[in-house]
Amino acid sequence: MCGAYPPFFRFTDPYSIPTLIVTTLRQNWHLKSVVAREWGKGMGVSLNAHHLLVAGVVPLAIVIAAVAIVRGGEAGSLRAQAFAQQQQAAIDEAAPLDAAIDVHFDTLTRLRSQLSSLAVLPVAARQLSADDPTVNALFAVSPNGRIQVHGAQRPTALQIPDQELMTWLGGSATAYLSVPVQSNATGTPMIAIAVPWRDAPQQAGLIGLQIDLSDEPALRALTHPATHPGTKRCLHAGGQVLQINARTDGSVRLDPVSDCSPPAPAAAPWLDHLFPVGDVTAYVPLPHTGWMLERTTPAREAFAPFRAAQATLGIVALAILAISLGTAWWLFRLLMQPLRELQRLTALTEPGTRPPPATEITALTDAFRHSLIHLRRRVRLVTHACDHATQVAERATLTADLFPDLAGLIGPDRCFIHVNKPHEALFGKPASAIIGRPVHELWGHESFAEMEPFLTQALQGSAATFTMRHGPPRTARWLETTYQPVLTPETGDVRAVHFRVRDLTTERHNALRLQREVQTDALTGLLNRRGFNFRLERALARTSGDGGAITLMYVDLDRFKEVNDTYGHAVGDELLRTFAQRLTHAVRSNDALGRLGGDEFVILIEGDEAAYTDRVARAVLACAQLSFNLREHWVEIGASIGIASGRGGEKTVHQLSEEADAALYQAKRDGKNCFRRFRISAAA
Ligand SMILES: Nc1nc2c(ncn2[C@@H]2O[C@H](COP(=O)(O)OP(=O)(O)OP(=O)(O)O)[C@@H](O)[C@H]2O)c(=O)[nH]1
Repeated sequence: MCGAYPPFFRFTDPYSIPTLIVTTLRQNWHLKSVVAREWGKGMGVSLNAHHLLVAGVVPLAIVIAAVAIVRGGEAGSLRAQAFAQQQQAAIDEAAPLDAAIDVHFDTLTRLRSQLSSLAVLPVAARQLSADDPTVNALFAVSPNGRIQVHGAQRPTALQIPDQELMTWLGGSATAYLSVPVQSNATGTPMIAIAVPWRDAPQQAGLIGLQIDLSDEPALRALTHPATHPGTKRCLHAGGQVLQINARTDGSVRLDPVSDCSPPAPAAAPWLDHLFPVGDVTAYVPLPHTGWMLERTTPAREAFAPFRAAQATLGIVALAILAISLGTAWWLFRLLMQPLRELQRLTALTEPGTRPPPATEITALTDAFRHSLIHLRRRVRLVTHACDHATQVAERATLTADLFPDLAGLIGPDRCFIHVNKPHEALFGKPASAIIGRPVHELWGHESFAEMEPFLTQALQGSAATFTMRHGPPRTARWLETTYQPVLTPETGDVRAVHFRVRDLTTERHNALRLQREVQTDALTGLLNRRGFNFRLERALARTSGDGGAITLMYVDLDRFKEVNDTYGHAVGDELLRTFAQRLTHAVRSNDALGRLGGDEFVILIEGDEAAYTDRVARAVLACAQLSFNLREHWVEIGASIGIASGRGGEKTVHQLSEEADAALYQAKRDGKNCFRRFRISAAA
């Protein structure tokens, strides 16, 4: 912690909050959004970067508006309005005085045209004084400088300096006006006005009026105003400055002053626009006299009419100040929110450690920065793991899809979790239509009943494999299904069952075909020795349980060698094939027929009905005795038959074969073309 200031205000600290915020906001707009969102979350509102922008712009706009109002107030400021008002008041005051002087000039001009000689001057003076009490005296100035003054009421000696007189005389002006002067005798303010006058071509002079300003109504109005008693008025005339003062007796006096000049213009204080304190001075020229009235009104009086406006401006200023302060406080709260959030997040990301208090901002930001680094590292690891898992999943899906067998996952609820492409192909449904559906819905109740025990076994944790036929008989398919439970490593519970279904139909058909080929005699299409023995073994095994009877019949053609020798092997083969065909018509469909080799045939009959076996033996003999038409040769042969019977479990294949062979031998010995049954005595 620093000594003088809290670290929050140390902008030079790269980890201080202002530096972090400013840097972050500058560098990345996205981060601004994140910051805004986090702030908003902390405050329970939805914020974005634009709100931040508004939060920054609104106070700025308020300040700009305030400045504009103040500057606008300056443009039409109270002072300007007060000055205009005072200026108008000064004009209203000065205009009557100027007009009165002008009227006197008119009077004098008229008198000049009527005045025939100076001799009538006293009469004219009395007349004028009677008509106008302000006319104190009528005077005439001769070219030689002699002044005649004829006053009516209070004649006052008019002192006109010689130099000034000579100036008057030498000039060519049409009218003359003195500065206001004060009578030495009465102390009253006076002025003299004069116009050139001639009573003869050689004689020229002036006639003028001495006007008592103390009786001038306009001047009285100036010095006894009804309003603004504190207002000072100065009359500037011919370079002199005279202050017009009203005396207690009602008379007017002109006093030379030294402080009645306009003050040097000074820069108005800033607050003067809202709360003006300076006096207001107006200057008004009098056009007929050339004088100028300076009118200074104290601020208190000048701005009295604008008090209401001042109050309004003050309220507006206070309101702006309050809004600005409120906005500043809100912004401050907004800026401090991340600190609280930092503290909370630090506590979350560093479990077990106590976060520094929010006041220790540098420590807090450091802790948060470290937390963020850890978090970022973890996020990277998790992201990497996610990517890896996604790749593995994609590879697994691809592998499963390329796998020729049906594969997938079934959940504990016996619904599909996943199926591969071959699965989709077999059922003609997309994975999306299969996943989530129960197994029995896809396989049908009949097949499901067959597979259900194995599925239950797998769901209980044991793998199971079984083969079943699926589909109608003509198009049935043989499917080998393996259920493999998928366990949860931590608990060992079965979370799913992986299934794999192999289509064994082709394989099975091939095996059957191979089996048929291996067990079939290529020449006749009957069973060969291997096939027949296999069939005989199965029959013996079958009857060993129930004690059923089996009859074995050996058939050997007579004189077959002669056929070979006479017509050749091909004809012999044809005879063998023809005889085999005839045999198939001589036995039942469930009796087995075979050729053991050469001209030896064999018949297996399940059961030992003598009548039936005799009938078969005779039918076989007939088949052999019937002439064979072989390649346009009629061939006659015969057959000898040996018969042996036994019950299941009594005899072996070998025993039965030997007995049948013995019986056959007996038939041969008895002259051929007959059949004999095996008898033990005979064998012995
Ligand atoms: N055409 C043909 N002849 C065969 C075949 N296998 C064996 N033979 C012949 O069949 C004959 C069988 O001989 P035997 O049974 O002793 O002769 P047989 O004339 O029938 O004698 P008996 O049985 O005493 O009447 C032999 O000449 C064999 O060469 C075969 O696949 N095709």
